[in-house]
Amino acid sequence: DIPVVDFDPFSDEFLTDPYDYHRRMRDAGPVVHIPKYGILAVARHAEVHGVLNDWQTFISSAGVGLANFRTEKPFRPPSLILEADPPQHTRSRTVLGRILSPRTVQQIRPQFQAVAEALIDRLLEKGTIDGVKELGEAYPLKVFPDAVGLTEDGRENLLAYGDMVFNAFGPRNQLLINAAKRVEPLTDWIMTNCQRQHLRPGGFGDQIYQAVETGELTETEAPMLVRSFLSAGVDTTVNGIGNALWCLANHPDQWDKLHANPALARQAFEESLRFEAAVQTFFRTASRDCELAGVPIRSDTKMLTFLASANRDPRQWQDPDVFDIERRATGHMTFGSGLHGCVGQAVARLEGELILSTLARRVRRIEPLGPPTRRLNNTLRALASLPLKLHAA
Ligand code: HEM
Ligand SMILES: O=C(O)c1ccc(C2CC2)cc1
Repeated sequence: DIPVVDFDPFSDEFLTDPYDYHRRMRDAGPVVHIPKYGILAVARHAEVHGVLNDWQTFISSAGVGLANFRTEKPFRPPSLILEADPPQHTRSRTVLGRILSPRTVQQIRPQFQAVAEALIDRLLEKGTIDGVKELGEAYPLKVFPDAVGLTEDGRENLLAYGDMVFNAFGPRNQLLINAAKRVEPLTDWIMTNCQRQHLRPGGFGDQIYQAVETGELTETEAPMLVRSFLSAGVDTTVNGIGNALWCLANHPDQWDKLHANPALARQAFEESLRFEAAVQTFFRTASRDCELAGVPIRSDTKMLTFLASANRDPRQWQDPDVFDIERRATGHMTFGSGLHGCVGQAVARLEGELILSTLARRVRRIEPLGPPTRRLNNTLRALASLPLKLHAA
């Protein structure tokens, strides 16, 4: 029967350093049982890809966290895109996909570039910085809410809100309890800022309301989809950029390659997404009795997909534990895959590319100034601080 790997994938110990546990699961079999939560898990690239691409068998509408929406009250009203299946998902995805299109990305590139250059020039003056607070957080908190059309004041609330959203995909452990307490006073601020009158005309948020005028969305669906942008669009890129800085500071030979050829920035960001995935896991729920890799699965079983483990599966990658910015890293699972694959990935890649290419041109060396501190989260791989010294080129 199904191999058992008995550990807690939401413990501080696992979240601090998951990689040996990933290896244990991959070696145990294509599908493993984690008794602590009564769930099944997939940690190899083939099965993670397989589960995420079979959206009829492994559905999202019962929740993409541990909680099964069929048997317990969701933490907040379910997302109309992430926690939805077709046909509801299709309408939401069509609208958000059009707003976050490659054409939109070309339009926002000059503004995102200008902010990256101004920010990095300021940080170079300082020399010694916290790569998380002053770069990883500061940049997405400026460019993305601007693009959505949010007012300036209160934006830091998006960090605490995202931290709660990603903790809520896990069990009600201490991480989630603390995050929920911190976010309580902010929930009104979030929902208020999803209303059309608080969104700049023409911004991403307002464009969602324009879809109400065309009849693609209802009045009540629009603020919920703005909430999706605010939930997914900041904490993810904050840690995508933070983890990329950490990878490059820890691999000076890779930094030297990037500094010598800033055009490698896009590839370097992609490799850091693979190597140190900002989003580590997601759940699905079996919609019927089925089978995966010859393993029988009962309907209503929660399936945990270890995206970060698939990214380091030697069955898929050559030297997976080597950070190599010249590798073709596409095919990683950090943006998910299939029907729910990240609808914001073009914006995420733009932010990562612009930060890394601007740094590559202006900075000769990124010197780690002491150990980073980690911010544990049930789903995100995140640093709380990253002391760095930027040496000007
Ligand atoms: C490095 C940055 C990012 C990472 C690692 C990331 C990761 C992911 C992943 C893994 C999924 C799939 C979830 C699932 O399969 O259940 C996803 C979906 C999604 N992402 Fe991203 N994301 C990032 C940035 C963004 C940005 C900037 C936005 C902008 C709004 C965004 C919006 C969304 C939305 C709305 C979904 C749901 C799509 C659907 O269910 O069809 N993400 N993202
Ligand atoms: O629709 C949402 O609220 C939503 C929340 C979190 C995400 C994660 C995967 C990036 C995506 C969507």
